[in-house]
Amino acid sequence: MTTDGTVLEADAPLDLRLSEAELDATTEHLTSFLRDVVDDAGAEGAVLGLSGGIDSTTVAYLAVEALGAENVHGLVMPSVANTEDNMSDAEWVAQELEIEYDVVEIQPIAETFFDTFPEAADDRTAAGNVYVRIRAVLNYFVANHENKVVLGTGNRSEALTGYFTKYGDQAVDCNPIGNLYKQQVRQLASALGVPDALVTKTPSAEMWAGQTDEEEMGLDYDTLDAVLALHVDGPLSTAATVRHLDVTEAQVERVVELYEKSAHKRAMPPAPEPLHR
Ligand SMILES: Nc1ncnc2c1ncn2[C@@H]1O[C@H](COP(=O)(O)OP(=O)(O)OC[C@H]2O[C@@H]([n+]3cccc(C(=O)O)c3)[C@H](O)[C@@H]2O)[C@@H](O)[C@H]1O
Ligand SMILES: Nc1ncnc2c1ncn2[C@@H]1O[C@H](COP(=O)(O)OP(=O)(O)OP(=O)(O)O)[C@@H](O)[C@H]1O
Ligand SMILES: [Mg+2]
Repeated sequence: MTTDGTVLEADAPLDLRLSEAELDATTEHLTSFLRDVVDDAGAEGAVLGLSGGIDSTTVAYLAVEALGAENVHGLVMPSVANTEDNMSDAEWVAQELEIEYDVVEIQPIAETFFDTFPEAADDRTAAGNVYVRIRAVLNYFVANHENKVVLGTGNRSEALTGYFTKYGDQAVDCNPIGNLYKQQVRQLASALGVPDALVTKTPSAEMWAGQTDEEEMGLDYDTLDAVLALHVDGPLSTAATVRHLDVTEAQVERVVELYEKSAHKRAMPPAPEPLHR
């Protein structure tokens, strides 16, 4: 099956691209979703972290379309791992959309954590996750105070591979682009009018200097998305996926490994069955 439910012909090329009509329908669907989330929460708008990356930029554009600029609050939260270019792009997005935004330097906050466990501060993943979780705390600080919801920016490619920080960037109230593969987010961004320079930027969590998603995962997003769509979300076996796409068995196995190892991130924390009711 393909993402629209039709059966994939054995030799048909996989095309995750959305048509113009599908992009229009997607925008309508996601903005309506955002309005429902805010209304159902009895909230007065939404807050989100702005990184200058394509996921948060796309969600910011959608949120403004759905809720109005006056009801969206952006937080730009630099650490030493962020490039100036990304932080100035994040500010550009807020200014372009005419939303309220604050720049909150999180390095001093992170340093208090690092001082507590200096040995962990040298572990780049552990330390990087501290930045990510500090941003979650700040998002909720503002959301609580302003009666807003926190918007997630995770996409389907990240969700299925567990490429996010547990209770960090995943600690949100909703995920408007959570069912779009990364390449579809880029397409939607273009349709919403996001400048090409932001759409084509190399994706990075910026948990440490020089980090890139594709290098860390060991796969480029187009390959990852295709394997996810055909094999993890779709019906094709490993062998059929290898035949269908220009990928190796090892690449398919890598995607499956990321998916299986991250199952705990997509589930509620388990508790033992009750012994006595
Ligand atoms: N089987 C299991 N059952 C229950 N819990 C399990 C578990 N295995 C690990 N855990 C728990 O999960 C923790 C590890 O998960 P976590 O804390 O998330 O840490 P971890 O997955 O090691 O690191 C986060 C990953 O997401 C990437 N990331 C993060 C943030 C943003 C972005 C981005 O694209 O912008 C990417 C980051 O580059 C890194 O690769 C363990 O310390 C343990 O507490
Ligand atoms: N320095 C930052 N300031 C504010 N929010 C941030 C910052 N870094 C990350 N975030 C938040 O964490 C989210 C997850 O980061 P992620 O890198 O996956 O998305 P992105 O930067 O929007 O897009 P890309 O994956 O293409 O880099 C961001 O979308 C944003 O909401
Ligand atoms: Mg990023």
